[in-house]
Amino acid sequence: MSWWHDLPADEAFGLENLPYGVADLPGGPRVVVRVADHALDIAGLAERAGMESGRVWDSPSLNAFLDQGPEAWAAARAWLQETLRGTERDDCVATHLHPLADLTLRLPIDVADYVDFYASEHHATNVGRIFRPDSEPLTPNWKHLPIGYHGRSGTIVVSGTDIARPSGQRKAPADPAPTFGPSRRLDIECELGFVVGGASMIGEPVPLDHAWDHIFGVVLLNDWSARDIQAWEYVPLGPFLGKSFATSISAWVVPMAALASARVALPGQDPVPLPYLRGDAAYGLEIACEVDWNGTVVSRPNYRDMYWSPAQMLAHLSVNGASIRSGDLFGSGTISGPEKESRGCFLELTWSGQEPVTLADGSPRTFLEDGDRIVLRASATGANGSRIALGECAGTIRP
Ligand SMILES: O=C(O)/C=C/C(=O)CC(=O)CC(=O)O
Ligand SMILES: [Ca+2]
Ligand SMILES: [Mg+2]
Repeated sequence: MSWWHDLPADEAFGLENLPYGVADLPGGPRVVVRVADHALDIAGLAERAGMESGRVWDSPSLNAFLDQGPEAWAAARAWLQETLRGTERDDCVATHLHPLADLTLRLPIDVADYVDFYASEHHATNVGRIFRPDSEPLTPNWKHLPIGYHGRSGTIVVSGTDIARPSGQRKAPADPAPTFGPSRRLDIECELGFVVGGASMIGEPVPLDHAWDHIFGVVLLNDWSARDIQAWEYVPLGPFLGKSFATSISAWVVPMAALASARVALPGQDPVPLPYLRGDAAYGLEIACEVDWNGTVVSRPNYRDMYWSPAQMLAHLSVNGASIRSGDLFGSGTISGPEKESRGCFLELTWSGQEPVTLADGSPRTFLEDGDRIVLRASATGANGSRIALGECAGTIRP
């Protein structure tokens, strides 16, 4: 029997997961599907199976596949699971499987528009206390709408890409004037990123109950943030150069279909939001995340603690008639839970640098130092009790 029929029960990239990515294969970059520690060249397999629609995978990004919409995504997943579970095509499958160790993975999507939300009440409360100690931590709008800002899609990079420490204007409240130089308060934000497929017409909002038809899958996302640059520049228009220098995402996009068993009710919304943000589609996801700093896990946030649902974020982002298109990416906002050990950024975890964390080698940390490596990981429970991992999201800081 071929090895993929007999994967260990705890294999987190087994046949219930099947995330999509893009790899450099002989003949050029193409869409692949991860099966344990291998990548399946699905364009090659589809061609051999005589599948006309499989041509979308002979492409250096997932965008053409994303364009096809939810019925095609479901059909592709069913075909892949059937092909991998059956035995009649094993020889053919085997010739299209490549060990991941031999491959370079690319950014899986050609990122169209990028939006980042602020959907964790715990994170927003903590950051409000730190950045705005003289005001209410949550702004008056916070529980009425998922707050977001438009980010820079051109600087989204694939996991494994080094991150150059950004320079910019820095000014602490006590400084008489800003100075220019490398950020001294470089931080991370552990988030999920949702990959959008299909398009809407400008002027036509995506209603909440159709939002999931446009959310193809999920990646881990690290919204690297230079807190000193951010704190000085962000009033009144929001984050700009403190965040636009780089955002990392996983090389693998886990389809929402793999996470059907991870759906949970939101923690609760009070006040009840306006009607366009209300409905059964407003659910959350139980996804356990971890933040690894040079080999030490310093935080374990869980996505189930988020206040706003991904469907509400998509409905809100288009309610003014702004159109969406395949390849759009929206970040959830930093995932933080109620406990200190579940804070998703170092600004909160070290309380603005006042409470250092100690890594396994004994070294204290507040913000990132050159050479530091961050790896975000996450997993959930999938169908039949399987484990579903998201692709890791790693990055190392260079000067
Ligand atoms: O409250 C602020 O002024 C700033 C907030 C952030 O930096 C967070 C942001 O990027 C959104 C998020 O990740 O939750
Ligand atoms: Ca963010
Ligand atoms: Mg960023």
